[in-house]
Amino acid sequence: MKNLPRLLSVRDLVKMYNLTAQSQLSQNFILDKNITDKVVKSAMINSNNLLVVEVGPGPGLLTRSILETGVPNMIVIEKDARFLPALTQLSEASNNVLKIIQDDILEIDHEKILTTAQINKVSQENRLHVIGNLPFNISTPLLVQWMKMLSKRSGIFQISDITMTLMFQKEVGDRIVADTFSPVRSRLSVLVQSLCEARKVDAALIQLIALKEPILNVPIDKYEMVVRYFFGQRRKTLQSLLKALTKKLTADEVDRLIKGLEQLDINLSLRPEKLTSEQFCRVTKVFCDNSISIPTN
Ligand SMILES: C[S@@+](CC[C@H](N)C(=O)[O-])C[C@H]1O[C@@H](n2cnc3c(N)ncnc32)[C@H](O)[C@@H]1O
Repeated sequence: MKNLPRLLSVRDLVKMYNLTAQSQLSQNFILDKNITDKVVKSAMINSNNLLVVEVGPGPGLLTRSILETGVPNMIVIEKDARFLPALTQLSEASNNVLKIIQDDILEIDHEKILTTAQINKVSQENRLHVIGNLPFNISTPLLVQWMKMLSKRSGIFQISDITMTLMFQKEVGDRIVADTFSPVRSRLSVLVQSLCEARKVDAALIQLIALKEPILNVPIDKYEMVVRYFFGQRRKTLQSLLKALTKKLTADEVDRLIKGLEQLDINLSLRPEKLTSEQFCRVTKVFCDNSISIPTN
């Protein structure tokens, strides 16, 4: 554990800079160091060759707990400029281990993250830990965006060894880890579990470890299209959803689709939530192999 030079407490910084939480940025601060230390401990961050990227550091208490583990290279990405003075103090105290980017995590050019982290060329030794108490209004689109980037190994996700420790609202966390026995299995469960091992650390804290050999073996955009369609009416069986879909396709497409799906050995009387990510990949492959798209309306 590395002690940072004496700094004002985050509670004092919040008071001093009048950092009231703003609901439009889903701000909700953790002001208890025992909690942030516990999050970091369960994240099992250790320092070798590691780049840590924290999303939405706010006043920076989680950031402090991470820096105290002695990580060699850390970037925070924060949209709200009000936090910059507090974060700058932390950066100075960390001897510049901590670099700050003021930007929107949904819009940011990931090259900027790598450049700021002074990683010019990603090597096998690089490891990445993405962490954050995520703003709940963007947590789902952000996770979907990251999964797309991970499947294409683009941006910071080109680093091969990736762990993510993320705080979500409890219901979102439940959906991410839901397996085929869970009533809350969703598009997000299927998508995430095709690329990551997902585990619940506690009610709101989820850890994702990028699979070295992902289950996803079809283009992610097609996969998402198929999964989105089948979860659009999750109470229906695959069979009835397919029947509804065939009305939107040409007779030839229907014929090829049915033939392809018959080869799969998947029980079509099941509801979508009962299918594994691997089975959804096989379904998607039939759509891909036959160049069939799902019309959006
Ligand atoms: C739930 S708060 C967490 C704050 C701090 N990490 C904590 O745990 O106390 C979410 C943080 O994300 C920031 N934020 C919201 N939308 C963002 C975006 N699009 N890009 C980057 N940061 C964002 C907010 O300003 C806020 O600091």
